[in-house]
Amino acid sequence: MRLVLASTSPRRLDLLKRIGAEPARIAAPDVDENVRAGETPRAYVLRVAIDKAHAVPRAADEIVLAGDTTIAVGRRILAKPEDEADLRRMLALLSGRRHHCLSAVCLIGADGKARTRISDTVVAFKRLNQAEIDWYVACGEGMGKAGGYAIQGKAEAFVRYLAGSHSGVVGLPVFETRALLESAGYSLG
Ligand SMILES: Cc1cn([C@H]2C[C@H](O)[C@@H](COP(=O)(O)OP(=O)(O)OP(=O)(O)O)O2)c(=O)[nH]c1=O
Repeated sequence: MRLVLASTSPRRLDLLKRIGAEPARIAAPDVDENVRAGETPRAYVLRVAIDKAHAVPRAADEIVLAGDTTIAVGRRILAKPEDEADLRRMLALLSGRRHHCLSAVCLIGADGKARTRISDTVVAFKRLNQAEIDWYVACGEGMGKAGGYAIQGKAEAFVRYLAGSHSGVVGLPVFETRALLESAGYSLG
């Protein structure tokens, strides 16, 4: 059984390798990541993960894994910042508050069926002053990341506490991913 990783994220590949899974190939999923009217954060992240897994062609002996990570502040979804002003807006919103990091995984098994798991992690940021926001924006780590921060880098020093899955926040919740791979009959090395 060959594993296909439907992701361009180097962090997803690293996390997958860490649990002993070795993708036979990697494919870039091209999907509509715009939030739809009325879509809850949970429904959104699951829908995008499922779409990513389906967006990649699959041979009969292949299984396909995809993931999607998003930040939710209440019902508001924070995607990747579009520019510096957007990044500043997100950091101001996260400052001194708790938010949820939702990380969905989808696996299409050899039977062609899509199965999903989701991890929901509560993250609390310290209150950020202007100098801290300026410093974080200048370091460049927030661009290209959901919610405008990367917990695996400097931003971890802003995190007062975290309840849930650290790997989920980075992009691939390894507990849920392992469960999906095992139930599809994929043996981890
Ligand atoms: C919150 C947070 C997000 N992120 C990253 C994980 C994801 O790569 C990214 C969210 O974007 P995603 O759309 O989930 O993934 P992606 O576009 O990077 O990759 P692909 O669709 O090809 O699989 O933000 C971190 O690296 N650290 C963090 O702390």
